[in-house]
Order: sequence, then C-alpha cells, then structure tokens
Amino acid sequence: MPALDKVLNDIADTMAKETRRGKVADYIPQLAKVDPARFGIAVVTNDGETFTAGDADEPFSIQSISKVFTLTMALGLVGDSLWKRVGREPSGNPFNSIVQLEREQGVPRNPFINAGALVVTDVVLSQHQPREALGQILHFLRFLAGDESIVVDRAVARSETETGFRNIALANYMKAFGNLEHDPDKTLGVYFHQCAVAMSCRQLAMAGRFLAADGRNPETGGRVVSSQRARRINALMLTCGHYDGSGDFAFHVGIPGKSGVGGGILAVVPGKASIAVWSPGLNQVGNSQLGAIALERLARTMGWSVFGP
Ligand SMILES: NC(=O)CC[C@H](N)C(=O)O
Repeated sequence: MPALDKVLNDIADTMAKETRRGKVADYIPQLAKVDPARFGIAVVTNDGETFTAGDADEPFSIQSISKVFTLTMALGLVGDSLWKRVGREPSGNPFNSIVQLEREQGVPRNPFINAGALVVTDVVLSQHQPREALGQILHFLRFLAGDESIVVDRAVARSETETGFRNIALANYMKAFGNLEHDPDKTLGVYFHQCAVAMSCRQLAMAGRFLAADGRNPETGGRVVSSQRARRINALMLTCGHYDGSGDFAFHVGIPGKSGVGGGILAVVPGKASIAVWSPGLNQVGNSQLGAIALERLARTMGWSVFGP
C-alpha cells in the first residue's frame, strides 16, 4: 500500500499549483472573505493513525457537513420514525431548492438538502431551547473528535442569519405543511449556528471515525451508533451528500461524502479511514472543486472506492 503521508503531500503540492479553484461562496457574506488558496487534508485510519497535509489544522466553516452529525443525533432521538418526515432519495435539485416541497406535501427528499436538514434540526431541538440544542450538537462534535476546542464562528452565524432568506422560506413553507414542530425561527436559529461551527480537517476526520468503523469509536471501541445505522448514514452520504452532484462524486471518487459550502468534504472509507478535505472554491453545484479532485486522487491511489479496486 502506498505511504499515506507521501500521497497526501503529493496531493497538497499538486493542488497548490492548481489555478482552476472554483468560486468561494458569497451568498453568506462572511464566507466570501475566505482565501481561495487554502487547501487542507487529513486522514484518520481505523488503526488510529492520523496523516495530514496543507492547512489541515486551520478551522473552516463546516456548513452542511454538520447535517451528518445532526442526522445521527435525530436518529438517536426518534429512530426510524424520522423517515415519516424526511425521505431518502436524491433530489436532483440544488441544496436550497424549494420546488419539490409543494408537490411532495412539505416532506423533503432527503436529510442533506437544506429543507431536510431543517426537519432534522427540528427533531434535535425536541423539548429544548435553541441554546441547549446547540450545546448538545457542540458536545456531540467535541466528543466524536476528542477535542474540546470546537466552537461556533459567531460572525458566520450572524452573517447567515441576516441573509438566510431561502432557508427562512423553506422553514416557513414546511411549517405550513405541519412538518416543523417548533417556531420556524427557533429551528432556523439552531440550523444557522450548526452550519457556522468551525472545525479543521483534522478535527472533522476525527469526528467521522465512527462512520468508518461500523458505528464504533475505533480508539475506545465504544459504540456511537449501531453498525446498521452507520451503514445507512454512509449510504445517504453516497447518494445525497453532494446534492445534484452526488452521482458525479460517486462516479469519480466512489466513497460516501458530505460537502459544505465552506469548501469542506467529509468522506468515509468504510472499514478503513475517515477523511476530511478543505478547499474553499466551489464548483457549479456548490461542492468543493479541488476537494473532490483531491479525494478522487486519494481514493484511486489507495484503491479505496467502495465499488472495487
Ligand atoms: N450546502 C451548504 O453547505 C449549505 C449550508 C448553508 N448554511 C445554507 O443553508 O445555505
């Protein structure tokens, strides 16, 4: 097997020279300030080794990658009854699209498009006040990553709250269909803050370990979720984790992954490793342009595609 530290350094060197880096998200003004030249990558293997290259310790806005962790929490709270309120099919539409909601009676296609993630956050909110729910999300992320320093970037949260008109529309629309239990403002408040959590590639790859390890923390052996649940979350990441770019990501990279408009991608090699990559420039469908290219190289070099060597 090729040496991972060399593979990652080669990838980071190649990516540093790349001029077609995509476009940094600017619909959340605070995100537009991020330097498009940044690139980081981290791999944590199931036997406990960590390899990094580039800006792997620089925190960035995890944005929609947070949806993987809130989905895990919501399934822990309500189990499979969650699937009465949100589907499991790719949407074939942009992450912030509203078009399917009217035809499908306010039930979003999957938990990773914004509408679905808002329902998931509504479940996580359960009986709590928004501040407590956010505290639980942070607590879960810190526990998974083994790192107490993970925090919300308040400036990003404020920026998104001020400009989140589409999300506000989605939440209110679903409320009208009876698919949001709480006051939309409360659900939105938690959602905007979970998206504004800042984490480094190293922290994210650590937090994703349970998905690569059959639902267990590979360090302690402690169970986070059942192996069936880990498998199913991975399946949703593969089919829906990159919105209407999910097919292309599966085609080129071949492993479950979840992107965020901050330019991060969390990717999982079941049985082998958890990976996080960060490059802020996005492609046409809002996924990290170089992030996906870097993962494609890594998966190909290591023979990590779930579809075969
Ligand atoms: N794809 C994303 O990362 C979208 C998340 C972002 N916070 C939004 O709701 O628009």
